[in-house]
Amino acid sequence: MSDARAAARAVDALRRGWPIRVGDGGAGLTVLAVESADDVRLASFAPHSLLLSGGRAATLKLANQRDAGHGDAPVLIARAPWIDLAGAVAISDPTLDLATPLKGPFEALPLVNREAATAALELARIAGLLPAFFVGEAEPAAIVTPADVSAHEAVESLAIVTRARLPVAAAEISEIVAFRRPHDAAEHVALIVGRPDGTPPLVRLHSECLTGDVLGSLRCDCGPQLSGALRAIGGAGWGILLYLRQEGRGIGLVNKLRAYRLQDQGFDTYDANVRLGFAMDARDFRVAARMLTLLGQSRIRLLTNNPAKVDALRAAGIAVQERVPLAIPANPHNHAYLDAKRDRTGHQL
Ligand SMILES: Nc1nc2c(ncn2[C@@H]2O[C@H](COP(=O)(O)OP(=O)(O)OP(=O)(O)O)[C@@H](O)[C@H]2O)c(=O)[nH]1
Ligand SMILES: [Zn+2]
Repeated sequence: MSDARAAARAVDALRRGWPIRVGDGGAGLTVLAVESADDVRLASFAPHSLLLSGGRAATLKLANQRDAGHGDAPVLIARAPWIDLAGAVAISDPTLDLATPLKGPFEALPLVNREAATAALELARIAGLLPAFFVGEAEPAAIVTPADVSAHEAVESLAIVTRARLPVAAAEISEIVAFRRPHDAAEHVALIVGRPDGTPPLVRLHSECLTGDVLGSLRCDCGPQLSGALRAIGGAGWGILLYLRQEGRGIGLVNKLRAYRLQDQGFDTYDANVRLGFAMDARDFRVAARMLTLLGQSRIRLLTNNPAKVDALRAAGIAVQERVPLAIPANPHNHAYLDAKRDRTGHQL
């Protein structure tokens, strides 16, 4: 039986710098996140190897040491004597590459427990940590299976918790609805604007962006997209804005800021994600589909330029009857970001 709470406990343990065991018996790995380790914990953990993401391994030129045919699979390397905590951090964090350009030599080891390794990297993403681990033998603070990690990400347990009237600047007649999963700290919300009139609602999926939504960052288009979407939905008479707690396209605030540092070194927004060891877009739009279903809306018009959002909602059973573009004028700070969205992931206007 899979247990989402076991995965939640593992996420907490990783954030607190405690070792966890991922997987059963011989197919398991005991890991300590490099980012939350310190010298004392490391000394008692006595790791024999390091687990890295495929994206990071590619940057470290470990590709030639890996099994052929496993493109972005995780990579295990031996812990050579030079790999102390600072050495491991330098191996794990691509934003430090300019400061410590020369690292190695590395020795890639066979990775027999790929499923456990992949689940560990997914837990790091959920925890908002760099996807890099010491691997060793120690009493784990949490034990988790890959199935538990999948259960943590499943959307069936997402439920409406409460709702309230919420007049907003863009629409005085609005209601906010809050959603939770029992095991998950993330609280997603929907703003229902206007009153249902029998037509499919105009819907916007907005992924959290602290820098853009709150601070007015000019690096992205999130702030103007949020206000533009609310205006458009208000103007349409009725619709729904889903505010999804998927900061940084699902990699978390801190990792997004790391991606910004990499973009300042010349990598585009997608390559930055991959170099950190994540997917180009790590969001899960099944959450949005579940929210719409709970709100009784299975037919919608979707405000987006991103064809992947349309595909993901359709795959999750939502009938997207129309894609409505949401164009925001570029500024000198975000034009390269907007170009990357168009050229690399087919964003359309
Ligand atoms: N990892 C990462 N996330 C970013 C970056 N810039 C913005 N984001 C995040 O991207 C998300 C915003 O994406 P959306 O506004 O949904 O945009 P989109 O997927 O491009 O699609 P549409 O706006 O619907 O066309 C937010 O979670 C931001 O925090 C970046 O450079 N790196
Ligand atoms: Zn943003």
